[in-house]
Amino acid sequence: MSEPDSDKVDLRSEIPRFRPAAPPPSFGEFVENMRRLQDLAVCVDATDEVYQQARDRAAELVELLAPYAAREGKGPANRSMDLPGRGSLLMPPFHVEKFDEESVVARGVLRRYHLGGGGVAHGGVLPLIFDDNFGNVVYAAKRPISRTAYLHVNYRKVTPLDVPLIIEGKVDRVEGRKTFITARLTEEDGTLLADGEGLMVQLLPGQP
Ligand SMILES: CCCCCCCCCCCC(=O)SCCNC(=O)CCNC(=O)[C@H](O)C(C)(C)COP(=O)(O)OP(=O)(O)OC[C@H]1O[C@@H](n2cnc3c(N)ncnc32)[C@H](O)[C@@H]1OP(=O)(O)O
Repeated sequence: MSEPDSDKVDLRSEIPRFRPAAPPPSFGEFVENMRRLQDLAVCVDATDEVYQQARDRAAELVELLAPYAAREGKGPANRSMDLPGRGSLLMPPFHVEKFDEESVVARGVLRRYHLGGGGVAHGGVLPLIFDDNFGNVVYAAKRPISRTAYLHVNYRKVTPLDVPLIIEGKVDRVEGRKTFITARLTEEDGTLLADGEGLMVQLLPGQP
C-alpha cells in the first residue's frame, strides 16, 4: 500500500491541498513578460530572420527553466494570490477583489492573445473566467470540495479587449451535494457582457 500523501486535500481524494504561494520578487515580472510575449506571438508579422532569433531565444529560455519543473502545488503559478490570474498563464489576468460568503468579485482585462476575431475576445475564454469564478465561489462559501458538472454562458454582447471587466458570482442555491452558482460579467459602467450559471457537485470519497 502506498504512503498517505499529506499534500492531498483529503486523504481519500486525489485533489491537492490549495496553499497560497509567496513567490520570489521577480516571478510577477516574469509572468507579465510571458503574457506580453503571448500578445506578440499572436500578432507579430516579422521576417524569417526575426523568427529564427525568436526561436533560438525561446529555446534558451526553455533550457533555463526546464530543470525547475515541479509537480502541481509546488511552484508559485496558480497560487500567487496577489498576482493577476494567480500568476498562471492559463488564467486571464484578473484580480480577486471580494471573496466572502456573499459573493466573489474579480476585475481584469482580456488582451491581444485572447482575441477571437473582429477585434473582440474569443468566446471560449469566457467559460474559463466563469469556471474559475465558480470555483472561488464554492471555496469562499465554505462548501465542500466540488467540481463543475455543467456551466452555461449566455453571451449578451461581444467582450472587448483591453477594457476593465468585472465578474461577480454567488451561490444561488444548495441542494445536497449540489451547489448552483450564478455570475455576471460586466464592464465597469455595468454594461452586461455575459451571464452564466453552473452546477458544482461535491466530490465523494476517492473521486479525483
Ligand atoms: C482560494 C482560491 C481557490 C482557487 C479556485 C480555483 C478554481 C478552479 C475551479 C475549476 C473547477 C473545475 O473546472 S473542475 C473541472 C471540470 N469538471 C470536471 O472535470 C468534472 C467531471 N465530472 C465529474 O467528475 C462527475 O461527473 C461529477 C463529480 C461532477 C459528478 O459525478 P458523481 O459524483 O457520480 O455524481 P452524480 O451522482 O452523477 O450526480 C450528483 C447529482 O448531480 C447531478 N448532476 C451531475 N452532473 C450533472 C449535469 N451535468 N447536469 C445536471 N445535473 C447533474 C445528478 O443528477 C445528481 O443529482 P441528484 O440526483 O442528487 O439530485
